Amino acid sequence: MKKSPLPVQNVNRSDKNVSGKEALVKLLRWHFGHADFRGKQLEAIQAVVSGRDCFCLMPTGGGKSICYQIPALAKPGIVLVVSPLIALMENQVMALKEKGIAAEYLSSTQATHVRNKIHEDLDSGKPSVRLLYVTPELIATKGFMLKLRKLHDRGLLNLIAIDEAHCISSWGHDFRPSYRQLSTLRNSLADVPVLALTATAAPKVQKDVIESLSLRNPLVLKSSFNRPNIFYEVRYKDLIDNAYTDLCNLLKSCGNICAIIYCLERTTCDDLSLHLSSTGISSAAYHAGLNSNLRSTVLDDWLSSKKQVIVATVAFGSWGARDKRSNDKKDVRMVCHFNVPKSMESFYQESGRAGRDQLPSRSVLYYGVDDRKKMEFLLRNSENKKSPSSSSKKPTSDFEQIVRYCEGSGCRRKKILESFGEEFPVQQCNKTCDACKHPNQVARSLEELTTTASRRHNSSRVFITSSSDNKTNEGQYSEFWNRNEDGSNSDEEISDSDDGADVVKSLAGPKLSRKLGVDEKLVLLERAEEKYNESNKQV
Ligand SMILES: Nc1ncnc2c1ncn2[C@@H]1O[C@H](COP(=O)(O)OP(=O)(O)OP(=O)(O)O)[C@@H](O)[C@H]1O
Repeated sequence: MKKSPLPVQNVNRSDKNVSGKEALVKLLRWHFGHADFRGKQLEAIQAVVSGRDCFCLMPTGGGKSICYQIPALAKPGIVLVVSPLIALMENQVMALKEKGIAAEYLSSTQATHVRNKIHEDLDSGKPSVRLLYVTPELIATKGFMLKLRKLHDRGLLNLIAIDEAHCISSWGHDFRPSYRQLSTLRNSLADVPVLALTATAAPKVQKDVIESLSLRNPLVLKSSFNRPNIFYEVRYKDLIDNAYTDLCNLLKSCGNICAIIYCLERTTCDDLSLHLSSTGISSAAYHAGLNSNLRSTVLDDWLSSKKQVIVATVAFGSWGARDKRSNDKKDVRMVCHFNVPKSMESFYQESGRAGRDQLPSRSVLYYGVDDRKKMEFLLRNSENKKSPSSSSKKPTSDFEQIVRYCEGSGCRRKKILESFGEEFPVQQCNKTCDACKHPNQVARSLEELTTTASRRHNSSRVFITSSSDNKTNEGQYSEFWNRNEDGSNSDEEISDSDDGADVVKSLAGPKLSRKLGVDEKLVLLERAEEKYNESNKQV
């Protein structure tokens, strides 16, 4: 049901009062139905409403959008939101309009009359739009910058929010130079506060973003990435007689729980799912090799708890984008990685699907020598595919972090958080990982692993990194390479220009008509980067 935009008028408009907690909470409750602000939301909102720049680091799903959506409702005028993908803009605008909030996005994918209508509104004496979403490429055009300056001169530009601000660092150097030109916003619109938001925690990204945007004495807010309700654990395949049986027993010991098992290969999904079913655990495989009807049924059965366990490839992350429904299942009690994931970031996102209801949950990673070698082979190939000029981080160095997570003896939680640049006093783990709960046992396993590995591979290291003799067939991992290979072939632009002079990249991706889930956003961003790497290789 649509709501009237009433509280904007109801809130006292003097700057002093609009940044008061009470008024802001009132807006939050009325428009979004949330009882109170979460984490650092209120601090970020109060900073920007009072005119201060802010850099806001929050984990995925932490509620970053509220940090610029509430300021748009707290004061008359417009909040400009810079977003990297049209699908993301469309999605947010749709969700806001459903709530009765006047939001629009500008893109060359829109019909001319739609764009004209938005421009007319912006030019009018009292624009109705409160949130305007645009790409960095549009900002880089003279015409649009002129429009922004006019809005600013009329006192109508309240805030500039740069969503997914890490793109400045990861994409701005070569792929989308317009990202780096966002600094012109500060030069041209000096007194408009800028809010940069990201879920990427690398300290160099923070520095790069703050410098590129010329943020002035920004309030730097960092939310913790800790997920205290998840117990982290690693099991060593090389020390287990049969990993299938081990997993079966583990699932059975937990009762009738809802679980996700991630595998690298489709055949493993099929095979493992069959095995689980044969022992009485209701499970189903989910991967891009299934036809969309079957995938849809599997998903339905799992969402409605008819099936207990879903055994999936990483294609699962983008499921909702294709199956056109909401996907945030909150009661996942266990996420198991049956093969080692490609990076700590992937591991964090995927294991983070456990316990979204905040109840005790479990992350179990099965780690093995052969899996590691396979993944190293895939990642090295991926590196070779990138252009030499590409400035993005090497996938193999990301992988080393997850290897250290598995091979190291210290607190797992500490390793996760440190990989995001967060300090974590180990005593705070409170025995919520295997290494802290059973340190002797984990130490013994690692010792045994070293012995086993050196026996098997004639190496003094735990694992061998050479894969020159690796017979891995890349085709098996098509989901790893390209998550969009399951028949979805509609086009989606990621960048935009109002004079047609800038690069407009066409990307495969879904046209969406519903709110994107947290994981789907990530997948869209990742897909864009993959496409970039591919196109770079062809040049
Ligand atoms: N104060 C709050 N109380 C309860 N729920 C909230 C609050 N703020 C945001 N949420 C909910 O949290 C979820 C994630 O919010 P949002 O999409 O803004 O996260 P995000 O940090 O922008 O994620 P991403 O990194 O994917 O962009 C949404 O379902 C949103 O409604």
